[in-house]
Amino acid sequence: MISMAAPIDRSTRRLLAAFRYAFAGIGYLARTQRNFQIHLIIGSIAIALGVVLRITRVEWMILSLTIGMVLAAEGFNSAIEAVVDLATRERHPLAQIAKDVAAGTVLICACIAVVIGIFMFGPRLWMLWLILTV
Ligand SMILES: Nc1ncnc2c1ncn2[C@@H]1O[C@H](COP(=O)(O)OP(=O)(O)OP(=O)(O)O)[C@@H](O)[C@H]1O
Repeated sequence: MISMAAPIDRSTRRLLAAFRYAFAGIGYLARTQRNFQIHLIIGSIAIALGVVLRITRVEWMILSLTIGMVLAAEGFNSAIEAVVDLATRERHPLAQIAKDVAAGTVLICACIAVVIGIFMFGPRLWMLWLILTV
């Protein structure tokens, strides 16, 4: 039988392969990186809270950026850890700096995410608490 599907040109194949590699990277993070999994769960809880508490469109944009920022930082952290481990298994001050700085960057992003979460959900949760308990 003759296939009617249009042949995929080289640049499209390369683009599709790039997406495949990128999704493989996300899959690796989700399967193997415990901190990434924790951030995914927290992000999902924040999204569920956003739905339940009916946050505004601007707040959805801020929440998306916040979750994306933390997940991206965690991804870069894992990538840096892998490159450092590839470069050396010996203890080295520069390897330590690379890993500590990468981990510190994730911590900064996570702290900012907590502050944003408190400002976004805190007043609503407090109101809800008052309504349910008073
Ligand atoms: N090659 C090394 N040389 C010097 N210090 C290192 C080296 N590898 C790791 N360390 C130190 O140990 C810490 C933990 O490193 P490790 O590779 O175990 O990452 P981790 O933060 O535990 O991440 P994960 O749990 O995802 O593996 C680093 O932050 C760094 O201070």
